[in-house]
Order: sequence, then structure tokens, then C-alpha cells
Amino acid sequence: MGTSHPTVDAAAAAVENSPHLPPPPFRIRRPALFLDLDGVLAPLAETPEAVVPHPRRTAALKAVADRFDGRVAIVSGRTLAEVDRISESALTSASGVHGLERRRPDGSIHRAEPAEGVRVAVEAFEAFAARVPGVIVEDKAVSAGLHFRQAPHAAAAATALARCLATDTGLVMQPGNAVIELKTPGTDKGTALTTFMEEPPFAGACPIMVGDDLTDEYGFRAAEALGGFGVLVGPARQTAARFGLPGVDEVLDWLERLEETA
Ligand SMILES: O=P(O)(O)OC[C@H]1O[C@H](O[C@H]2O[C@H](CO)[C@@H](O)[C@H](O)[C@H]2O)[C@H](O)[C@@H](O)[C@@H]1O
Repeated sequence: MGTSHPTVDAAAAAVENSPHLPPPPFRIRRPALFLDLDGVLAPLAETPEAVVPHPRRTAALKAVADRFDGRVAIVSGRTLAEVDRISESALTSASGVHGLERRRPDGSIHRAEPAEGVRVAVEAFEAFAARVPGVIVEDKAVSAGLHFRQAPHAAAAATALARCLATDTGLVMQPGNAVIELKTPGTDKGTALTTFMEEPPFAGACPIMVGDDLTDEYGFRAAEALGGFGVLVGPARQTAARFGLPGVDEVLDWLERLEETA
């Protein structure tokens, strides 16, 4: 998860030791925004399906993409189909399932081949969910998620099961917010951000990753490595982000006021 660049490592270590993060600036030179979805653009809900479109979110995304000449992407753990459902297809550039799906600025889509182990994981997760009320399985084709928000007592058993399956299948374990995922190896939110930054309109801009979850730390580090920064949403914790915002409303306020400087 880190970078081998010594200067960036030192900077990341410094911010990780600082739990109180200042708010991000409102005026930035040539910003490129990489926005997480759940917990950042949408408040967390009891189930993935309970998150629905909201006119303020959709309008803010369309406006900021217009203002910054398309340099805005959602970078989510959800599938692209789910990103589009919740954001009402406000953005062309988007990455789903931790970088395993990516829609480029020209609208073309790249999807990783699902690892064989994902089917094994989905079956094992479904067998677990059948025994534990409140546990939900999310099949994302290239990744399998086991949600325990409504069954918090199942967290340890769910994580232990995922750990065994990761060893057996070679899938990568990705812990999240009341969820444990097993994903096809090869990408994370950092690789997604870095790949977007290789081509127009993102190339040469200042990358800003806004996220709340452990998966977003990859994006924070990638943004730092490319001369930008991370913004952690929610309670303070150890993080590679330089700035912080308390919640979804404040993220939308910031997006609505953010300006590009010359
Ligand atoms: O990277 P994100 O856009 O933040 O997506 C992360 C995961 O989000 C969804 O699960 C989370 O949000 C649900 C709705 O608020 C919540 O019920 C669940 O407990 C959270 O883990 C989504 O279902 C996952 O696929 C994403 O990986």
C-alpha cells in the first residue's frame, strides 16, 4: 500500500501521526477530484440498496465536473452500475470495485477478468449468511462482499471466514465499513487514481482524493505521490490524508464552493 519514494513516505508518516486535520482549501490550482461514494457523497445506510439518488448530490457533481473541465471522477468500492444508479450518471469518469472497473473520460470501460475464486467466495459467503440473520452477501462479479452492519456480532466470524478463503483462493482481503470483501487481485483506489492521472483531462492536474474508508487510504497515498493530497471524511483516525471534513453535508458544501485558481 505505500510508495517507495522516500520524500513521499516521510510526508505520509508525518500526516499519519496527526489526528486533527484542518479543512481543505476552497481555492486550488488546477484541481482533479477523486471522490469516494459511501460515507463521502452519500450518508451510510443499513443496506447498500438503501442508498438512493439525491438532487443536491447530482447537481453538485455535474456542476463541479463542468467547472473543472471534466477533472472529476467517482472512485468507489461499488460497481459502476451502482455508482451510476446512485449518482444518476452525473459523471463519465468513474472507477468501480476498487479499481477493477474503470470508465475513462471518453466513456470506454475496462473491466478486470474475475478471478475464479470469486465464485467460491460468493458460495461460502452465502452459506454463512444463511446461518446468520442480518448478514448480506454482495456479488460484484470481480469481488464478493460480506456485510454485517445489521449483525455486528458476526464481524469476527465473517473476517475469519474471509481470511481462510483468501488463503485458499488467492483473492485479496479488503476490510471496509461493516463489510469484509474478497476481491480479484491487481488494483486498488490508488492504482485507479494514478491511471486516471495518466491521461487528459486529468494529466498535470493536482489530484485530490476525498474518502472515509480504509480503501481510500490507497487513494490518499497515490494523490500525495502525484503532488496532491487526501481529504479524510468523518472522525479523525490514523490516515495519510492531510485535510479533513466532518461529513457528507460538509463535502457537498466544499464541492459547491471549490474554485480553481490561475
Ligand atoms: O468506496 P465506497 O464508494 O465508499 O464504497 C464502499 C462500499 O460501499 C457499500 O457498502 C457500504 O455502504 C452501505 C450503504 O451505506 C453500508 O450498508 C455498508 O455497511 C457499507 O460497507 C457497498 O455496498 C460496497 O460494495 C462498497 O465496497
